[in-house]
Amino acid sequence: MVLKSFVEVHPDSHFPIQNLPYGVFKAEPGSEPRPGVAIGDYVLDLAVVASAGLFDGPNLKNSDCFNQPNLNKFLGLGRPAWKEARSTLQKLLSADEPILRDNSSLRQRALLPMGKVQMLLPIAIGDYTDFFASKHHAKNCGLIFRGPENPINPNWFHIPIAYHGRASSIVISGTDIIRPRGQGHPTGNALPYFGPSRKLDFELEMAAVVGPGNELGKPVDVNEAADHIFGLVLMNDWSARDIQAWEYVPLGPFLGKSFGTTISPWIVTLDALEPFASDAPEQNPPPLPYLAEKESKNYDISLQVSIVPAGQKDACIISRSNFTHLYWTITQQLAHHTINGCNLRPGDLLGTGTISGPEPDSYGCLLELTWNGQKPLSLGGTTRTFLEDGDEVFFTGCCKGDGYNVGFGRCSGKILPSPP
Ligand SMILES: O=C(O)/C=C/C(=O)CC(=O)CC(=O)O
Ligand SMILES: [Ca+2]
Ligand SMILES: [Mg+2]
Repeated sequence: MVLKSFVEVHPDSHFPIQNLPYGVFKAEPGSEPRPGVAIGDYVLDLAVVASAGLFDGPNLKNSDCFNQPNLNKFLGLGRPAWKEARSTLQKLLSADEPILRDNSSLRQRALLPMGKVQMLLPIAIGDYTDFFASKHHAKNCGLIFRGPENPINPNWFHIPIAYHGRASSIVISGTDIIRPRGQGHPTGNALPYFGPSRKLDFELEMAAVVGPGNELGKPVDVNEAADHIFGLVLMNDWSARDIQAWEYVPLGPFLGKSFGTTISPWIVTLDALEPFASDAPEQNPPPLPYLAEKESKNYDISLQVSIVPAGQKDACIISRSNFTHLYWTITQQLAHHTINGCNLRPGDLLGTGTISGPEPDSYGCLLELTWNGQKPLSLGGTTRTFLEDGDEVFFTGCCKGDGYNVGFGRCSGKILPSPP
């Protein structure tokens, strides 16, 4: 028997009772932001649930973690509190549980139509790191940026490569992205140009939201790393390829990626994703012992990228990929991040890196899909090499269960012109 809620949930919905992802919303423009959980087309207000005394387990009974403008405090409580919240909420929302179902005044206060609320960044993000964990993406970028000699640098097979990103410019889905200006890569002997980026791109990624984190100087064991990951969001690491190609030698991405990064509003927990876990790819050469996991997991999450070209109404799907294409797992990424003693804190964000698959229609960015602009894509009667002003890009992610989905909703952004 599939678990069912008394809240009506369409079979195609991303948010049945099996999911229960966490976000932060404002009920009205002037009201305080507060945490909620998605159920069908509704948001369950967790501050209302808490003040009704319905979180009655040992971890959450006297906690004010849901009377907060973000989820950081709840994330810091760790897996026992997360499990308790999930089982309390699954019971509260289930079809045969009368407490909320049969109390119309409480129901009206607690369940708000999703279409009427404004979603906000669910976490205060102190630090953001972006990994480079798809072998297909690493290879394609190597071929395009560095040539066929050694497309994947040998270190890539031994360490989860990453760069430190910029947390201040992470925005919630639906926020417009202003085309960055900067120095573009010169061709031949020319000088670099300055102006609006001519090679604006998206990157299809997901990101892990860090839970309790670790003390400075005390690394997290790879086999305990899952207890430090609350859940996943969709992420678009917008990238200006002309700025990036010129600036990245020798220190890596800087202004080519720090002008904006978009995340989806709902954090899907690892507990909700567990039924979709699959074995991660075999790693050859085997990783060093500190990265060797007893169990090495990915999740079967179908990912799609669509573009609504400027001035058009209809979306064109331009890529279909899957989270299972990651070579380095999110737990290896987290353990590696802390191995030198670096501390992670609740709400930190670890991007997976662009999730490209092996087939050209599963590549996760335009750099790969158009091979650095050499092969334009046709969409909706027009073509694209890189993004144009007015283009909207959106990602979706979804796991298909038996009679239900566990989905991420959308991660979208529209390109606005550079300032004059
Ligand atoms: O190979 C390079 O020089 C650069 C690669 C990227 O731009 C990708 C990056 O941000 C990491 C990732 O998304 O996988
Ligand atoms: Ca990236
Ligand atoms: Mg970025």
